[in-house]
Amino acid sequence: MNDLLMTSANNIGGTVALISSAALGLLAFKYNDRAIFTDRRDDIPHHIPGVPIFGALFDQVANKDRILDWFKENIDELDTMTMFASALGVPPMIMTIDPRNVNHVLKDNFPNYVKGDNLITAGKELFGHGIFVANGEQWRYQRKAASLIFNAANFRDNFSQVFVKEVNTMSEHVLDKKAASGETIDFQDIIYKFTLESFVNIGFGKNLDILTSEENVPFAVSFDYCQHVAFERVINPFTDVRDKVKSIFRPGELSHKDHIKIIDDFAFLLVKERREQLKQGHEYSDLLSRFMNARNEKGQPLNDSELRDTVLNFIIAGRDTTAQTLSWGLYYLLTHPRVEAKLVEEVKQYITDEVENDPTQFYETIKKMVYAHAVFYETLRLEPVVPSNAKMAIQDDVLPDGTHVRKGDLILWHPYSMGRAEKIWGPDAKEFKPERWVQEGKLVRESAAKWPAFHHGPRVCLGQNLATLEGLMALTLLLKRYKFTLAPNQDIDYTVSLTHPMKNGMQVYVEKRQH
Ligand code: HEM
Repeated sequence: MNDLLMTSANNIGGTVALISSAALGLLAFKYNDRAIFTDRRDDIPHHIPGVPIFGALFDQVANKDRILDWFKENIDELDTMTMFASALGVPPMIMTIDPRNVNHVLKDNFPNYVKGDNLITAGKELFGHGIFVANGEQWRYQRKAASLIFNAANFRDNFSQVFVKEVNTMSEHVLDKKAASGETIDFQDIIYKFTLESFVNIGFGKNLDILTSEENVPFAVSFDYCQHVAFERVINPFTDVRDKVKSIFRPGELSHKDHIKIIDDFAFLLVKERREQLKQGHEYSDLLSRFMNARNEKGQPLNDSELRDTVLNFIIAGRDTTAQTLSWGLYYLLTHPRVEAKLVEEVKQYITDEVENDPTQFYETIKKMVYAHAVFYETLRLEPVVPSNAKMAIQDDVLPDGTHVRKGDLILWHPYSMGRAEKIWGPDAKEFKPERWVQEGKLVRESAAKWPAFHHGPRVCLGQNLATLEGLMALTLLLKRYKFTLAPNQDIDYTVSLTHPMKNGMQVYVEKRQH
């Protein structure tokens, strides 16, 4: 009897296996070069080597640490400006570097393209419902509340003072000491501390006092980690499984959950302290207070969790982007002595001791520094600190280059590849040449469709003037005071994240500049 049962069970098992293999075979035959249940898109150039059922997933995961160059190589090999790719676990992707398409998606047909579920899910613990992942009314109230702090008086009388004060702290407590000892310093690390300290001060009215020490800031370590994970989840659906397995084998290491807790504690503490200060009768008009006075999309005051999301979204905006632009900018200056010398000349001409000691005058002076702006923009052309970005189509559409978009497609545009594309910038596209931003002595800013470093259209970066002021105040003051030199034998490269950090930082020697 038992034998009979075993035999029939074996038969059933065998039949199921046979049917499953046949079904899998049929699916593999049907989806022989693309992700399962994805339609063929023969109307769009399509190259990334796709395997049956998984599409480009394996190639994408294999290249995850160099994903920006991988994308550029695919575009170059096809000699196209728009291409299609499908990967299991990711919505169908139309990737484009065509400025006309960028203009259409970000501006002309803005209502049709939203932040997609894949981004919202990948960054859910980090971003919550903050401005970077919000759509519709949830986005609109945040944009309105934040925009209230970006007025001329604040720039002149508040932001400028904070930036000069924090550069002075960085000089006195860190850079002067390094200049005296002759040791190297990780420029990216110290400049991250500078932008974090400045932004937390401007946005949330708190002094962290992190510039006086070379210690790691636990919040910052966890924050970087979680951003890396959020980005990796977008391109690699196995990220969470891998991290769970890792935590079994390395029980002592902080898990993603631990890192999120560190970040949460930091943000909730800021909110709690502010509520207490308000009870004691203190008055504020900074970013946090604007959000505390705002109403969310349901017409209700923001709760602590929404305020936590605000704090974290704005720290990404205010800390990472500007610090990375300054790090890449200094790297290009140190590897292009001609440009550095020209900028130092401009600094000597404009940043007199009087200007340096008067933030309001400094603020007015920066506006006149054409070459410094050109260096800043050129850095963001080659190293855009949001190097790739995507939105999801909510209805079918046709892009200006004729590409057919279907509802649910991800449209991915790629400022990193755009900045390096000869089709956009001409044969010298890959050269660091700030002069391309200057005509007859005047600064000429390219259209945001061609250079979407600060995004474009209704969701253009709210902090672009703040970032430019902060970046140029810091850069010009540092160049006036110090001569930096790259320490030898370093691999200066990017690491993939939502933004564009250097993988191992950048060690530099610091000397006092002789006038
Ligand atoms: C060099 C520095 C910066 C660059 C290159 C930059 C670039 C960008 C980009 C590309 C976006 C669009 C991101 C997206 O897809 O949602 C963005 C959005 C934004 N940026 Fe910046 N950013 C910089 C600095 C700042 C600073 C200092 C702030 C300060 C508050 C800021 C505030 C914002 C905000 C609030 C948004 C969201 C806008 C919206 O969705 O309506 N950014 N930025």
